[in-house]
Amino acid sequence: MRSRTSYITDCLGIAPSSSSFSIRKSITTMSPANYSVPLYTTSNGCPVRDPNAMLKMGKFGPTLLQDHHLIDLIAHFDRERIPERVAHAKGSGAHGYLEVTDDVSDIVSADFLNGIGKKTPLFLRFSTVGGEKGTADSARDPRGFAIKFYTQEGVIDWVNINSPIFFIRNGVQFPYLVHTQKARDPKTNLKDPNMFWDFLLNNPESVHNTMFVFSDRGTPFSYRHMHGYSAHTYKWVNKEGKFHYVQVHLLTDQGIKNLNNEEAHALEADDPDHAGRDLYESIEGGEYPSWTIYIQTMTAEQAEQADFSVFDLTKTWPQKEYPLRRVAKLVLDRNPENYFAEVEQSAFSPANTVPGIEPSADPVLQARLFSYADTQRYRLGPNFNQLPVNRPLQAYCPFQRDGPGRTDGNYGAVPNYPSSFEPLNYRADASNNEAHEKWVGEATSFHWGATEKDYEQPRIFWELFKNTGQQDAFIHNVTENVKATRPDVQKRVLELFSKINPEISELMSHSLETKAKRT
Ligand code: HEM
Repeated sequence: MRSRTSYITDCLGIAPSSSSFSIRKSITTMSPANYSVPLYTTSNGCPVRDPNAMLKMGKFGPTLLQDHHLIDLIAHFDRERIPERVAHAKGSGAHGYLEVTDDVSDIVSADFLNGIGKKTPLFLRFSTVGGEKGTADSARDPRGFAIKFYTQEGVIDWVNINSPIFFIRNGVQFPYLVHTQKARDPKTNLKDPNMFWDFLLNNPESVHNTMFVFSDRGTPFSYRHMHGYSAHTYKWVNKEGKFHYVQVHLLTDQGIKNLNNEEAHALEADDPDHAGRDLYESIEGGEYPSWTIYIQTMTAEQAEQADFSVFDLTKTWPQKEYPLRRVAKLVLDRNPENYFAEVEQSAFSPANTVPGIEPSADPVLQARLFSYADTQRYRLGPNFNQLPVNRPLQAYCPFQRDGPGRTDGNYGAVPNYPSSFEPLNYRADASNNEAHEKWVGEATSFHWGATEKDYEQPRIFWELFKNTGQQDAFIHNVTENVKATRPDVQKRVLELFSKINPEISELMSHSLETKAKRT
């Protein structure tokens, strides 16, 4: 049997005769107290004498290939980076819980939302959308608000955003949106305000969300001081199998607080990680941020009567007609121990759901159902659901086997197909809900283009800006951005806003002229 000393020598690739004395000495001189400190090893567990040493031919000669510590260390370092998220690359996260405050059993059967006082652990990741992983938290941009609930019935993710609406209502357009709003010009690799506005102008239904992003709500002071919204319509089904269309609102208990355009720009330079720092420090200091969760609901009959489509992501549901109903409280009370393991490896998907909560036919949501796990198989590998942050409290899917990065027992000897041999290896949930799942139609290529109707809610939004004194900030924020575009793009921006209200384009035109004179 090898002695401990010779094993170490083997690992270091050092001939026993040359160095056994000093190795033996370093082991024998370790005081008992030192043994409580972890012994540094290679990744296969072999003790390493000096993490700063390299194995050489003489002190200043070439390095030997048998220096396993060096190769083990550098080869792993070479693979430290994983692809950043294709959108929402910059983010911060925290753990917490959801506590049910109100009875909504008439709307939803999902176990985690039933029973006043019931608590469910969760992980939440906030993000900006357009920036790369190292960009500033205070950019004018939507904010992601993704929540993973670890329920008794599996993991459900609410992959929300800080606006009740979104830019597009045709799922196919998401790559175009991201290419123009986030990505860079294919030749210059520079951000291009012309393509940014060109996309929005070609798809005028985006103007409602554009107005949101160019209000001061487009630059929240911190992640703690903003609301979250499902934006999409979901279907919530109760125990009787009856469903309601539902929109979720998470209203901040800290109050809304925004940055103005100039404050946001200053923070981009002075403290690009401002929102992540604010979240981390408030939780570390025992100041736990919370949100109150509400829903808006609609029956199928009400949806048929509504003068907008519930599947149109560019529209809000008027709260006068569809009032908010309180459901639960969400609290963040624990920072991650390790950013990469918990935040970077977290993988949210609107397709992750539990019985009682279903997607609607919203075409953007339908495209999202495919996209998230698809990108995560690429970003994290096919076994990403076994990573601790993504792992459900319990799951049993022995027909998914093997694959790179398998970290569990791979279901041992359990059959890898639905076997009929005793003992049976699975039982299936027999419940079935066909409510509103019967569709009759013809396969149709359909572009849900903009009409006059798409300017109605933006018109109401403008009146709200005026009534709350936000119109100057809005005009300033838009023209600060638009002034960098080509004259023909500026003209098209003014034409678009004049369709909402001529007063907007007059104010913008004046603001652009004033800014041009100053430069
Ligand atoms: C067809 C439309 C959309 C597609 C194809 C899409 C696709 C994606 C993809 C591929 C990611 C990166 C996921 C990852 O790497 O783990 C992502 C992130 C995200 N998306 Fe979407 N998205 C769409 C629309 C939306 C909408 C409408 C919302 C909000 C209502 C939204 C909210 C988010 C959030 C919050 C994240 C960040 C998740 C995290 O923190 O890891 N997305 N999206």
